[in-house]
Formats: sequence, structure tokens, C-alpha cells
Amino acid sequence: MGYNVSNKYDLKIFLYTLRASPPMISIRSHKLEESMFISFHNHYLSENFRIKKTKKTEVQMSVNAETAKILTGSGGAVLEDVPHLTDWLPDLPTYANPLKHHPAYSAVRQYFVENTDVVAKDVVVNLNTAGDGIHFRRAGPRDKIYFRSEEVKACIVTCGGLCPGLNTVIREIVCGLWTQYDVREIYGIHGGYRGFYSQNTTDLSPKVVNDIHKRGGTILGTSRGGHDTSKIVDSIEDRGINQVYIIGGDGTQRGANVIHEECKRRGLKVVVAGIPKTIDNDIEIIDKSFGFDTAVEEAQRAINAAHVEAESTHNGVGLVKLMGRYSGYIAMHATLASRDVDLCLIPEAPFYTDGPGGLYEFAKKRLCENGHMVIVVAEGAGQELIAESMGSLDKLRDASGNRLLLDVGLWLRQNLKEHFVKEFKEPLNLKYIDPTYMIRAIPSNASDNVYCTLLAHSAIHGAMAGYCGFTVGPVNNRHCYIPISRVTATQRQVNIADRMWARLLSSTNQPNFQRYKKFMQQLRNQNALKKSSKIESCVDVANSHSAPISLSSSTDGSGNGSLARANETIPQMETHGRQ
Ligand SMILES: Nc1ncnc2c1ncn2[C@@H]1O[C@H](COP(=O)(O)OP(=O)(O)O)[C@@H](O)[C@H]1O
Ligand SMILES: O=P(O)(O)OC[C@H]1O[C@](O)(COP(=O)(O)O)[C@@H](O)[C@@H]1O
Ligand SMILES: [Mg+2]
Repeated sequence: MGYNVSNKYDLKIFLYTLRASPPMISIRSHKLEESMFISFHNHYLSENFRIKKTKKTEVQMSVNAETAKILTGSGGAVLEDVPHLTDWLPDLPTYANPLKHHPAYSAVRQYFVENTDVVAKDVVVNLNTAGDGIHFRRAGPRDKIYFRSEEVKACIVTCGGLCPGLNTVIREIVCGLWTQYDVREIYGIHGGYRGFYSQNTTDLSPKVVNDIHKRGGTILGTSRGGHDTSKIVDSIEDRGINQVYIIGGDGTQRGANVIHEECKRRGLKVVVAGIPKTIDNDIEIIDKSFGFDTAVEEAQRAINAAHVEAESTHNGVGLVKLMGRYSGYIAMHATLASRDVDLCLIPEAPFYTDGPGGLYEFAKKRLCENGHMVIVVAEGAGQELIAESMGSLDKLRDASGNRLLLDVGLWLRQNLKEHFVKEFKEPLNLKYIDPTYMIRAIPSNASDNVYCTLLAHSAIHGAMAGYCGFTVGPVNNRHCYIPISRVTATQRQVNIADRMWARLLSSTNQPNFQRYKKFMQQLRNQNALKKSSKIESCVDVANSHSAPISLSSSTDGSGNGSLARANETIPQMETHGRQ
């Protein structure tokens, strides 16, 4: 079915018709301008809405009614809703929320959240179109719930990498269920998703979790990989679990969504509630992830140490590597907070080393001016540059399928040192600090603890109210239930065209590496040239039956292992590969 729209108002009318529509509807517009297209795109981009520019003057918008649960209010607000148990169990009985009689909460004037309360995804809007755009269901306790206290059998699992605050979330889910909803059966699943297959679980009660928020890590253990949907749901069914709280990052949330879908397919009265965890702050839609503040704060200690070391010696360079696989938020915020950093490198902002506007030139200038400098690098920065300068390396993956990174910290350390000796005849006093795991293995700070409490409480209120397949989190400072597929559809990254990155550039005065594309092209051309000449020499080597050359890592002056130098590595790898 096709709809023609020429402006946002037409679109609104179109949205009213969605609920009665077939799975896929397309709309075309011949009048949409670029700015309107971008605005549509920002408002509606998700698994539920797809927007494609098919021709220069034509935009096609489709709504995937199979995944979407889209509601429109009489004022024109669009709600991207989360699933509810009644979607597949329409006759479930409801019960009065016991919080009505809770002594602590009885003082709250408007305690229960109305079902019509929604939170706008975008708070900065155009005066003429205010109220348009996507909204999410506001989190919080409902007056009617879908579980009796004695019926609830809840479990909690933590998956993926560590993050400060995991224990606080566990603690607050347990204490919240126990004290607010009188739930007594709460189980801890051991070691991530694979823990569902093992026999053992831990009985959780306020007594067991009382002081766990003071410890880093997760008392339940965690893991990567090992997700088998049907085995997990079998285990949920066998144990009679009806509330599953899943704490983890993007991978974990994807896993949670398929568990939810399978529970729904089997017609089970089981809610799956996701609590987003990521130290990298790379989960879309929500304002910020828990543990991020703590990590940025802890990173200050490493940056301070790097600064002290650097300014105490001649040509002192402090190099700090921080976490951030695809998103450089920790590095960016740690740099902005510190003010001692001269150069911040993140995955979203490519850099290059040699020539005008490059890193070496900048480092030389900064050392001449100040005598020292501090560099902060996110672990995912410069991956393309390193891979190209070292020759193509295997793209290894961890058990969850995440790409394993080339070590940008070691690479920078070695290349900076070598370059300064070779080109400027000046040795650097470079101190490399790698606190990556130290910033995520600590307990959460005070503000993260409060944040974790809100997340946990929002999750239990949502589960008791029968919502499921949701991720909980603050959107514009208001906690919401967001469809899981919405937060996993894309990954949040630092927008280098945004004011925050501009603030960083103006505080460090670092170059913006505008010649990056040109530099990479030159590097590729050089490598291609080397490759063709090496193939010729390899043929000679093979003909003369010489011994194979093995690929080994070189050592630096102090005997520490280090990465092989780029222009030495390439011929060695190729010669070895051809034997
Ligand atoms: N697409 C997916 N479908 C199902 N499970 C997944 C998916 N991606 C990751 N997982 C599971 O989620 C867990 C955590 O994923 P991982 O990527 O390691 O960490 P994080 O959740 O922190 O991003 C692992 O057990 C992994 O098997
Ligand atoms: O060594 P591990 O446990 O695989 O963790 C390394 C990765 O974990 C992270 O902290 C984020 O992991 P998650 O995807 O689990 O949130 C990255 O910054 C880092 O690359
Ligand atoms: Mg992840």
C-alpha cells in the first residue's frame, strides 16, 4: 500500500493509519526537501521505521508493522511502545499494586505512572512541529500489576564485559523486588548466558546482597559467547522462572530480545527486562550508561600520573590508553575533564602520523613549546591506520563475535619513539600507562550508585506491570521503557560534527587531521608498490631455496616485547605466507 506525503503533517496522518495497516507500507514524497528528510530520519530511524531516499526528489518511508508497536495519541505524539504480556495472553488477571500500602511510598502524592505518560525522544523541537516525533513509555510503578507476589520467580544474569555498578544493579533489583513487591524467590544465574544451562543458581535476598555495591565486578560472574536461545528458554521454563532480568551491553540486549521472542512464541507468562550496561557508553537512545561516570573519574588518576611523569623530564610524553572499542566517549570526557591532555585520539576521528598536519608534526611542536605532552588514546582509535601500516592482519573475534583490536597503545609508543630518534635525532621520555581494566573493575561512585538504583527500580516496576522485551534507561533525564530492538539497531558514537568534540578540539588545540584520506591513499599506494616488488623478490627467494623467514615481534631498548615495525613486517609476513 502506498501513501503520498509532501510534508510532516501528511506524515502525521499517515501514522494514524499504522495500526490497521499491513506489515509493510511505503510512502513516497516528491516534495520533501533534504532538511525535512534529515528531520524524518532523526525522528523515526529504527527497526520499526525505515527511511530511504530512493531518488533525488523521492523518499520512501516504510513501517515494519511486524516489529513495530506504534501508537499515536490525539495530540499527534507517536509512541514506540514495548511488548506486553497481554499481547499473547490477553486474559491475564490483574492485581492491585502493593505499593499502595507501602509505608515509605504512601507519602508520594502521584505515585503511579499513568499509562498515557510518555517521554519525548527529542526535547529540542521546532516550534511548528512540537509534539511530533517519537516518544517512549515512561517507566515507573503502575496501579495494576500482572503478578501476585508469591507467584513471582525472578532471576538475574550479568553478561559481557565488566562495568562499575553491576553489583549495585543486582542489589537494587533484589532489594526492590523484596521490599516493594514482597517477592521471595530471586535467583542469581552464574557466569552469563551459559549459566542458564548449569544446575547451580544462587538464592538472592537483601541479606546476601547487602554490601555487594561496595565491590567491583559482579557477584554472579559474567562471560562472552555461549548464547543458545532454545536451551536458555528451556531452562527458564523448567525452573518456572517468570521474570528474567538481564544486565549487559549491546550483545546481551540482542540476546535478551531473542529470549523474549522465544518466550512469546511459546506463549509463556515470562517477562524479559534488559538493563543496559556498557562502560563505553555506546548504547543508543539512553542519556548515559551506568559506570561511565565512575570510569571517567578513575581515568583521571591515570592521566594525572601521565602528566606528572611527562612534565618531570625533558621531552616527556605521557601516553594513556583507555577503553572504547568503537566509541571514544571515555577518552573524550576524560580529556575534557582533565585539561592536561594535548591530544585525544578516538575511533570516530581518524588520525595519521607523518607529514603536514600529522601527529608527529604536532607532537614536535608541542614538545618545543611546552617541553612535555600528554596523549589519551581510546583502544579502538587508528585501527585502519595500524592495519594498513602493518599489512593486513586477521580480523580475530572474541567468543561473542566482537572484533579483537590491534593494540594502538603499543603501536603509538613504538612509532613515536622510533620516529623522534630517526627524524628529529631526539629521544623521547615516553611513559605508557594502560589502565584499561583498572577503570572498569572498580565499584561505582556515588552518582552511579543512585543511577543504578533508578534503573533497577524502573526494571522491576515494568516487569511487575507486565511489560517485557524492553530496555530501561533515562531519555532526557526521564526513565523509559524502550523496545530492545531500538537500542540495538545502531551503536552510539561520538559525533565529531557536534559541539562536544569541538569543545575538545578547542581545549587541546590538536589538529583535525583533515588530510587523513589523502594520507591513507598514499600509504595504500606505497604498500601496493612494495607488495608487487616483494612478489618478484619472493619468486627469487623461492628459486634459491632459502630458509623461511619467521614473523616475530621485535624488542625495544629495554628488552620489552613490542610490535614489529610496519615496513619490516609486511615483507616478512608475505614471505612466510608463501612458503
Ligand atoms: N546477536 C546476538 N544474539 C544472541 N546473543 C548474543 C548476540 N550478541 C551477543 N550475544 C550474547 O550476549 C552476551 C554478551 O555479549 P558481548 O558482546 O560479549 O557483551 P556486551 O553485551 O557487553 O556487548 C554473550 O553471551 C553473547 O553470546
Ligand atoms: O577483554 P574483554 O573482557 O573482552 O573486554 C574488552 C572490551 O570490553 C569493553 O569494556 C566493552 O565491552 P562490552 O561490549 O562488554 O560492553 C571494551 O571497551 C573493551 O574493548
Ligand atoms: Mg558490546
